[in-house]
Amino acid sequence: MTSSPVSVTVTGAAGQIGYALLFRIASGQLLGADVPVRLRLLEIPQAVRAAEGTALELTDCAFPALAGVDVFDDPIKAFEGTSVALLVGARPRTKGMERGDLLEANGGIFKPQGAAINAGAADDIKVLVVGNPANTNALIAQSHAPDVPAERFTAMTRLDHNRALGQLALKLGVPVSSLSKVAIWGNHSASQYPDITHAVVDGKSVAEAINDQAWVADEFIPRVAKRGAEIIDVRGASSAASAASAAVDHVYNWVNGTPEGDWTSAAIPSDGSYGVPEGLISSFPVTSAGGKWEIVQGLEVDEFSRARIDASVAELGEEREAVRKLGLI
Ligand SMILES: NC(=O)c1ccc[n+]([C@@H]2O[C@H](COP(=O)([O-])OP(=O)(O)OC[C@H]3O[C@@H](n4cnc5c(N)ncnc54)[C@H](O)[C@@H]3O)[C@@H](O)[C@H]2O)c1
Ligand SMILES: O=C(O)C[C@H](O)C(=O)O
Repeated sequence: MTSSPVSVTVTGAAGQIGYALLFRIASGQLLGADVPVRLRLLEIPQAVRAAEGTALELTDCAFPALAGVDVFDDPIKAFEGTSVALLVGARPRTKGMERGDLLEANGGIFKPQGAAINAGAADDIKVLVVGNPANTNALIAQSHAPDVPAERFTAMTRLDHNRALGQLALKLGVPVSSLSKVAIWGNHSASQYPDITHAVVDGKSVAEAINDQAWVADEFIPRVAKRGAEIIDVRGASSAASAASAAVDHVYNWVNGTPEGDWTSAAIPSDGSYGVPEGLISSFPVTSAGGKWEIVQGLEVDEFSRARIDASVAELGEEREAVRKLGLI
């Protein structure tokens, strides 16, 4: 081990993503095998005992990288001194709930968590919001953490990115490792735009290798964009291990950088690039170096892509308006 332990807070620790995520973190996959991690688990009071059970199991794994586990039901304590915050716990949509109800219920979670991050997190805090609606929950948390640089608040579209890679690998009969430069734009919702315009397979254009725009428009894009619903339908529960895996990928690349010659996708605060209104937490093709995400610049956006990016970004704008009206930002 090379350094003193890094504190990582995981909310919703007793949930199904939490159960898949915590063991990946504790085994050293989030930050690097030689970086010791101190886990801080946040749950609601009714689920604290279950989180404590998971903490017992984490101890039983004897992970060399795990420096300790603490369980909290108070966000102020859970985020104290933390350098990485994975905001997984959220209020799921239940029968009869409208989108506004969901946003309001999540405001009750992400407002105090943003404030707690502002109050006590470490100066190098990096936040990834997984809980849905992830982009707008990230916006709510960010707006209650005025002392934290805005770009430290991100939302997860890495699962969508990985889903796109998986589908392309199946279609082309190639390993995922031969693919690069896939992009997800917009919201982590069915309106997202999985974009293969610039994607490359073994040095050649993916679009040319597929040579079937109807498949791209009518099968690939909706399959990736609606994969969450497909998993719920087939598995009987929403994606968990794949979501945890994507969260690990997101933070690993944020901290350790993206590979030379490739990019990934993450929802980060827009600086106005590609016509996405400044401040919206929208997915872009991104690289990371020195612990900072950068939006990949200079990509040509054709008419097909423009319409899809605009539609998803418009949805993000509507969500921002809705939480503004609710007084959540
Ligand atoms: N961005 C993505 O790609 C992506 C992918 C999959 C799932 N999700 C979302 O992630 C979220 C979690 O999914 P899950 O399957 O683990 O759900 P889950 O219901 O199994 O677990 C959620 C946990 O969060 C806890 N929780 C609720 N409010 C909390 C609070 N205020 N503080 C701390 N913990 C709290 C609950 O007690 C529960 O244990 C959902 O919103 C889901 O839609 C996002
Ligand atoms: O789609 C969902 O509701 C769950 C999650 O966001 C997913 O993409 O799997």
